[in-house]
Amino acid sequence: MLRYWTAGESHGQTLAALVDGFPAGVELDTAPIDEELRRRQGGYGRGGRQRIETDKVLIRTGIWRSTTLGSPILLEVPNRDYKLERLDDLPRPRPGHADLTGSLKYLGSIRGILERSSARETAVRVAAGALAKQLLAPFGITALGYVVELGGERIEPIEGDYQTLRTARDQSEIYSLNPDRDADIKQMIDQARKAGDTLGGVMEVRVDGLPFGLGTHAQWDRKLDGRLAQAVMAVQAIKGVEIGMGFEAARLPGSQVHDPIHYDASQADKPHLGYIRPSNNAGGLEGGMTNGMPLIVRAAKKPISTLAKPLASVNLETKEPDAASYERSDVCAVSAASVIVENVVAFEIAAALVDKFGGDSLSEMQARYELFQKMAQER
Ligand SMILES: Cc1cc2nc3c(=O)[nH]c(=O)nc-3n(C[C@H](O)[C@H](O)[C@H](O)COP(=O)(O)O)c2cc1C
Ligand SMILES: C=C(O[C@@H]1CC(C(=O)O)=C[C@@H](OP(=O)(O)O)[C@H]1O)C(=O)O
Repeated sequence: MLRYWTAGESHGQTLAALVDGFPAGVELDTAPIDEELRRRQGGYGRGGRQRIETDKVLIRTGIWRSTTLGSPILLEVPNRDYKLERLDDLPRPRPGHADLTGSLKYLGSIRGILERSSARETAVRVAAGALAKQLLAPFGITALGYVVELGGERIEPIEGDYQTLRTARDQSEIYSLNPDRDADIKQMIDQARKAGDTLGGVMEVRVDGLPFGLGTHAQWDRKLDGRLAQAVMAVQAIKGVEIGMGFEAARLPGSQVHDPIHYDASQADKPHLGYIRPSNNAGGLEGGMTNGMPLIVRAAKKPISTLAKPLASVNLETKEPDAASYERSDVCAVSAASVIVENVVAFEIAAALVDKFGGDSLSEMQARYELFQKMAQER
């Protein structure tokens, strides 16, 4: 079983992810992990903190000569803005944050809550996902996250193969598939900043190269759609998750929703074994299992909670009304969230791959993958 936990406070010494169950024999490269960390720090609309941090991963355990051993891997991303011991408490809880409920639930400070609930923690979730991508690569599986809506404005994705889409995404400062829309979206973010307000949006992740049968129909907690929904929903500020057509499927008749099945023998050697769908409204999942089509997951992110023009709150000492506390904040982090969602999805796919093909070593997984493709072709 491939899984991970994280530790660390936003302004503490370090962030860490402990990845357990990662197969042996994967040659690791830290450069692509650092590249994901760099992307997560970027996107238009982020605040002052990102000018302080330059996130780099340290792989502390679980490797020998850059190759994984099958033992637990500890990933670390140290905080440059380490100042936790010097920081004071916040007097007034910020609406939209864990501040009020957390300080009541744990009978303690707001500081003690916000330090852990902060999205700073996603740096190591991204590191774990980027590590998982190095397990997906030998199987030809790629994950691409991009922004499809920001501040209520739809950004129509272009069509194309993985490389075309990735090039477009990497050219966009918004991380959308349509760099031509950057200018007007950036203007919206500037306006929100000027007004002391914040913006949210929608991102989509597409996973290509998936074989049949990751996940299972057989037990609720191993259904891949459920696992993906949990991983994505657990990202700070994500308030909705859709697979494929998502909520729209509820509004249409079945004839316009379900993807017909065709067979093309000349493509039987592909991961989809020649079973072609003219549409992909299911988003690559049926019955909690991958069905050979690209996986499509969408996530909705609410606007940043901390407003430069603060909302009404209460002083927890006096119980008197007062504006919510404000230190500094992002105005829009939808682009960054697209990187996070891409990487948490990649991790869940890698976990499902390990479940299906065994998690001891990469070479055994590859042999079992080939065997399964052959057996399923002959089914
Ligand atoms: C990449 C990213 C950056 C964020 N930056 C901020 C920020 O600068 N200020 C803020 O108030 N909230 C920020 N958030 C959102 C809060 O962390 C989040 O809304 C809060 O912890 C409450 O959790 P919930 O929205 O999941 O309920 C960010 C979220 C993400 C994903
Ligand atoms: C540090 C990151 O995001 C932070 C997420 C965050 C929050 O409340 O979630 C609040 C801000 O932190 P600070 O209060 O230090 O400015 C963001 O910068 C990061 O993504 O690396």
